[in-house]
Amino acid sequence: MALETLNFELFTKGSDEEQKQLGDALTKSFENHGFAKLINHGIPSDIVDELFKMMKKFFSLSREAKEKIVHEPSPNPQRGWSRKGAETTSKLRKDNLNGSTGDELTDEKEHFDCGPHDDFEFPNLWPTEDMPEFQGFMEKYFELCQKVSLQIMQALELGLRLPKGALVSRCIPAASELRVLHYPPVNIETIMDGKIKRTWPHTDFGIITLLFQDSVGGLELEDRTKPGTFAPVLPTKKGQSPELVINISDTCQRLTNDRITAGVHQVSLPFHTRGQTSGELPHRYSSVFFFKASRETNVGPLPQFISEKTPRLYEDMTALQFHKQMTKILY
Ligand SMILES: O=C(O)CCC(=O)C(=O)O
Ligand SMILES: [Fe+2]
Repeated sequence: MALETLNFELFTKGSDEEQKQLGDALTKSFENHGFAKLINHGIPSDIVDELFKMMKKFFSLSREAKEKIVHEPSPNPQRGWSRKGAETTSKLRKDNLNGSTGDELTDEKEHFDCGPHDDFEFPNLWPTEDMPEFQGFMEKYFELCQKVSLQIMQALELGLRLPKGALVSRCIPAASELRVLHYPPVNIETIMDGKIKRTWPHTDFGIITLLFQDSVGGLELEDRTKPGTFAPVLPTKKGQSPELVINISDTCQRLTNDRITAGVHQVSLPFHTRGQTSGELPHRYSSVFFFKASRETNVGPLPQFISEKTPRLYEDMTALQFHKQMTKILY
């Protein structure tokens, strides 16, 4: 299964015809794989470099410094730092569990989450004393991801032949979340034992997720031609501008009544270590932007996707209700 890399400039700078071409290609990639990859996506390479520098510095702060902004597990949107083991993605899919509750099937990762800067309902937590520059950078980067995500929604509206604004209008005001992740070094044997993974197979909750990974590798998506097997999403080749990986998430699946289904993904052993039975995986860093519908928006199927042949598969509910229902499973 080949995931083609698409040139997003065809949409942002192209003619009407080119925009339609890109909209169609993007929609096809999402329909076939639940994933797409973009170059010329509008997030400059120097910003991505700085993002990785920032997250490395943040995660290397002392435990004490990070604990000042620890996220208290709750069904509410996540804010601040989550220690290793706080979240168990294994619980999101029955296939992972094999009869276990999932409590011991842990994720070997720590992460930091923030929401929109003007979110007074679920305010952000920043390491103001210990790393004052983090907040300003992350807030700017958040805005950039939100802008690119809205452009991707416009392209998807074209590809799905939806009226203009059908998706975009559901995402303003923003309720997205930005997460940076650190996977500490781990032995290959530990992963092969089967109780611990960097991230267990899961789908994300929002509409789409924008992802950048470092050069270590390990991200994999489910190969829909062979369900239950995974194919690597390789890191960008050295010297090339970072590719943006996009996955379709649960809310998009609900809105389109399964016309486009969410991409199952995991973080496993990097492709080049396959066949190795011992050794240590190095630190891995990644950044994910969970692009979400605004909280009061109905995330039931859009009328365009309900017909006699394709009856409604999901109940109406608000994006926030759906979010809380999903985060409850994680803790
Ligand atoms: O680190 C990655 O590449 C993926 C992380 C992920 O899937 C998530 O946090 O939802
Ligand atoms: Fe994910």
